[in-house]
Amino acid sequence: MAYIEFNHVIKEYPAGDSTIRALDDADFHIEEGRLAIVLGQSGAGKTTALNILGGMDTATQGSVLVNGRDITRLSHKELVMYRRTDIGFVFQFYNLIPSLTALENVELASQISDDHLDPAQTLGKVGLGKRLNNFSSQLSGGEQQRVSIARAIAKKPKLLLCDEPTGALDYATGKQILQLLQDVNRNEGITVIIITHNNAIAPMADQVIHFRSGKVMGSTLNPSPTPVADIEW
Ligand SMILES: Nc1ncnc2c1ncn2[C@@H]1O[C@H](COP(=O)(O)OP(=O)(O)OP(=O)(O)O)[C@@H](O)[C@H]1O
Repeated sequence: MAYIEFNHVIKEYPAGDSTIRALDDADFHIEEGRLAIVLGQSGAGKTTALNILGGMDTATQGSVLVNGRDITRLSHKELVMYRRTDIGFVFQFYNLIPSLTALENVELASQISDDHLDPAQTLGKVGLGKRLNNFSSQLSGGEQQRVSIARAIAKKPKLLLCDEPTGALDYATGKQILQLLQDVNRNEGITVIIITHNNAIAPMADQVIHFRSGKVMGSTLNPSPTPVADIEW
């Protein structure tokens, strides 16, 4: 059994008298410890799939197993614990609390999980050891994204879900963030899933999953991923 089993998932949203089918029998599996990239055009269902995997949305039909547990069958309380302890999220816009320092932003998220890393050390890991006391307005976009990655990994998640993590960053900064995510995957052993529109970064992944019109059109394994530093686009 794979670590993640996204089995024939259908997701429909009500839209007036009809429904929008965001996922249409979407099916993919990911082994533990992999870095997977999810590609697909706008509206293909990528974010919907990630939100269901992260326990932020629910499937209309199908099952979603994470480490053998069907998260579509969890109670509300179990889902809250799943989001708190098992999942780290990184979004395109960093969603830091502006009135808190970098350290306080990471501390706040760490506190909701009993078993967490030291917030200051985690900020050191992402290269911000000297910026602990800066507010987000005093940090560049890339630095703010590093804080959001530190916030996500300080909870010691088993799975890190990243939705367009470089969408708001320039080329060089985006590349550094992707390198950091590849390092987190390799060094911490966290399974990482990255949604992107940028097909060129596919070689950095162990697995590439293609979405189209709510379906998974293909899932390919890459036995020798390329370090991000060696990829140009
Ligand atoms: N909460 C919602 N209510 C209604 N429709 C929704 C909702 N969330 C998503 N959809 C619809 O489901 C479809 C898939 O959306 P989704 O955001 O998953 O696509 P995506 O591949 O992530 O696109 P993008 O790359 O633009 O973010 C779209 O048609 C979208 O409008």
